[in-house]
Amino acid sequence: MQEYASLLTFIALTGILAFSFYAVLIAGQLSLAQVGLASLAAFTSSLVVPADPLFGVIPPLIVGIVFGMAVGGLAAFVLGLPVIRLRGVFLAIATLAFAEMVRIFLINQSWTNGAQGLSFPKLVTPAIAWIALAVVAYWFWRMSGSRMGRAFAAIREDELAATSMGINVTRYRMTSFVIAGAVAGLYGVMFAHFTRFADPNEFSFQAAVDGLVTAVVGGTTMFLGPLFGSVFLSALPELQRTLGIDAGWIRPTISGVLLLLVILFLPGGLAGLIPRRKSASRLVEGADAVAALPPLPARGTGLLELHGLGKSYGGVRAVHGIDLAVAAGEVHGLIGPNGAGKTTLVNMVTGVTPPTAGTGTVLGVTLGGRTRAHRVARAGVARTFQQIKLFGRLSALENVLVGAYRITDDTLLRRLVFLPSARRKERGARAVASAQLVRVGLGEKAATAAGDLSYGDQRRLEIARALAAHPSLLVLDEPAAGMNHVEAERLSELIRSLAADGVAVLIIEHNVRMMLATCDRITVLNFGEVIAAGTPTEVARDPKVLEAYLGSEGDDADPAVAEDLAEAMEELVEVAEEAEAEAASVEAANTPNTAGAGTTDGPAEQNPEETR
Ligand SMILES: Nc1ncnc2c1ncn2[C@@H]1O[C@H](COP(=O)(O)OP(=O)(O)OP(=O)(O)O)[C@@H](O)[C@H]1O
Repeated sequence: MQEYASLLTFIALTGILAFSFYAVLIAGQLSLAQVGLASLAAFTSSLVVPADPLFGVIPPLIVGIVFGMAVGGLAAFVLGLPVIRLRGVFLAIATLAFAEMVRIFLINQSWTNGAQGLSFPKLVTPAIAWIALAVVAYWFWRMSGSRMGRAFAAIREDELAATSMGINVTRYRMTSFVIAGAVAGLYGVMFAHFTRFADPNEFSFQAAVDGLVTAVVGGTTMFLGPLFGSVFLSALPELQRTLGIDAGWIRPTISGVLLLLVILFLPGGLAGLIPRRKSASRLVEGADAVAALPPLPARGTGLLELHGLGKSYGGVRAVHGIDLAVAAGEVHGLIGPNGAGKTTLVNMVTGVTPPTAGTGTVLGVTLGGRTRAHRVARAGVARTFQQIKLFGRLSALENVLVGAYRITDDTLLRRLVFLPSARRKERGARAVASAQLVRVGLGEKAATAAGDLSYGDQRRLEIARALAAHPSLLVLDEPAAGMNHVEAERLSELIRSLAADGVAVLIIEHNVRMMLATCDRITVLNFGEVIAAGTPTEVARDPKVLEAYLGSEGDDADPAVAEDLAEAMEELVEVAEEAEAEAASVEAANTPNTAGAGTTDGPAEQNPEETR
């Protein structure tokens, strides 16, 4: 019986250690510092844990746990300051070095008794260990459905897309580091007070690998993962004993093979075998939540202004001397041959790439300097990407919910105590996301994983995700790529309806016909510079545009190609004239109703946090 009590406690303790790894893995980080943090917490707690209850009421173990978690969290924060920007294997190596440093430091201290180890009072029972594990699992369960949990998942799936939704990636990565440190501290204190004896060598590289394997085998995309991993791997030696196979190499071998199998065939770990609840991705009706969104800037308000903006990469001048202005309710097109600098320009506008020349402001945020993409996004700019950047393992609705990050509040604390307002807020966010998913025609596919959607659907999903941010300026980078004629036409209608709602749209697209029919104004780039700008008709008539697309001065060009292109351009002028005439007649019909639906005459929307 005693043996089983011990096994049960070890399962719980290993589960807690695995949760500490899980806490960083859910944000896409690989940290091996956890055992170092755990031993730091365990040994320092020996200095403060009293023999009797503190003030006569607080049990010594609680004092140790609170202290150990604080030490773990604080040490993780200090470690995070220099390493938080490292990625992948570099972060793993830096954190492993930290764990080794801690081990060597503790071995050389007299108060830890060095390698001989230190005795601890036995304060942890199996029940206490399982209660601690349940509390930790509860935290991660409630976190997974909150805005914070979604932000972690988004960072894990695609950092650039996450930051473009307004998520401060560095801050969240640090938060996950600190949470992981606190959980590691909890593990360290409980481990020492269960085994009654610990020496710094027990918190070695091998222990770090064990914890990591447990977390990864269990699964890193669902909160039950670490528990599964722990039950499975801790029970292995017991199974061995029951079967009478007593060889030390079996457990490491099996866990190694399992790790390999999980990485190759089961990216979600053992927990990934549990079917996901469809209800988590069910559409929610909620016209009131959509109606309660803040008003967009009044039509015609200047949202984007660029003066002489430029970007050089070493000797390569990707973009040079761009002057551009976009107002609320306007669809502004950017066209030009491959390599003209269009994507570089929108990357500067969205804060992804800092300019190297000129000035620019977007929704009150100055481009360059310390401005990052998440600040621009929070001011009201949402975007899609030339190379689709969805959160592949999340459902379509979950993707769009991340898009709604900017307009939703964090619900974690409320969710922890099951406050009804948490449900209400989550429902509101879901309603906004559902409305956008339906708007782009993907209502039926809400529960499908983004990675399983067709190419055209993925493009539409990216647009829905951007729209969920309720943006004042929507930046679309080649949204019609891979779409057929009918789909492109529908997209064009969607863009026009957004503009009618008062959204400004900056769009890059190679489908010139669609651009002429959709845009109010078009800027043409070639070799990083503006070569033409104006209404679709003006641009279509400009010979410089034809030359740019021809790729050479007319004389040198193949006459057949030149003739084809000239013909195409003539056709395009017709398309542009038709589109302009249509727009003029719609405007005339709407004249008494000057402001478009959904617009207001209020001041331009700005996020006070971002304009400080
Ligand atoms: N990170 C980089 N380092 C060096 N050069 C770059 C970088 N990014 C872009 N460039 C260069 O800047 C120029 C403009 O590229 P950009 O991708 O902005 O063009 P584009 O108009 O979007 O092209 P496409 O239509 O093919 O997407 C190209 O010559 C490209 O090689």
